[in-house]
Amino acid sequence: MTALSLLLKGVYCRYGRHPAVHSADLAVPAGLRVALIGTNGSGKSTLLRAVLGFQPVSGGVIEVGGVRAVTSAQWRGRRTEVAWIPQLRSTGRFPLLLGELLDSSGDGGAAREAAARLGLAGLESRGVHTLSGGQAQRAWLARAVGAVAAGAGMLLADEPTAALDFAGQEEAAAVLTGLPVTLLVATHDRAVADACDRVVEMAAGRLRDVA
Ligand SMILES: Nc1ncnc2c1ncn2[C@@H]1O[C@H](COP(=O)(O)OP(=O)(O)OP(=O)(O)O)[C@@H](O)[C@H]1O
Repeated sequence: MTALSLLLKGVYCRYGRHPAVHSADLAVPAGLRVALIGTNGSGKSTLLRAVLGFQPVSGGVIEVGGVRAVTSAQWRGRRTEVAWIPQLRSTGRFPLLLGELLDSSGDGGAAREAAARLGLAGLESRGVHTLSGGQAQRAWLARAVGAVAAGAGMLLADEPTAALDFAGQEEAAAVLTGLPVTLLVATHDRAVADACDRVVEMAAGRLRDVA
C-alpha cells in the first residue's frame, strides 16, 4: 500500500468531564514524518488511540487516506492500514508468544527478520511478558515493520524508544523514519523528533507546529 494522509479537524476526546484532547487540528500529507511532543498528560496517547478507534471521540473528524471510519468493517480496515506501536505501560499485559506477536503483523517473515536484526533472534517462543522492557519495545517495532510489509500505509507509534538503550534508540529512530509510510510518533526523544520532517506540540489538548 502507498503512504496515507491523515486529517484531524476539531477533534475532542474526554475522560468523563476531563477534556484530554481539545479541538485538535492537523493535516499530514502522505509520506510525511511527524513527531508529536508535549508534556506528560498533554493528550498525545489519547489522540493516537483515537485515530485507531481505541478511544471514543466526542467531536470532530478523523480521516485516514481521505476516509472517515464509521462502520466496524471500516474500523477493522483502518487497523490493517495503520500499523501501531503502543506505549508500553507494562510488558505484562500481552499474554502472547513473541512469535505470535510478530506473526499477527500480517507478514510474519518480514517481522521475524526485523526482530532478528533488532537482537531478538531465538526468543520467538518466549512470552512477550517475559521480555525486558527494551526487548518488548523492539518486538513491537519489528511487528510494525511486518505490518508495513503487509501493506500498512501509516504508522502511529507511542513513545517507541522510551525503554531502549542508547544504541537501541538510534537504531529504532532509523527504522521508524526509514519506513515508506506516513509516521506520527509521540515522543520525548530528541533524536526521534530531529529525524522527523515536522514537529507538532500538544499543549492544553491542542496542536501547534513548533518545527
Ligand atoms: N483511562 C483514563 N481515564 C481517565 N483519565 C485518563 C485516562 N487516560 C488518560 N487520562 C488523562 O488524560 C490526559 C491525557 O493523557 P495521555 O495519556 O493522552 O497523555 P500523554 O500526552 O500521552 O502523556 P505521557 O507523555 O505521560 O505519556 C491526562 O490528564 C491523563 O491523566
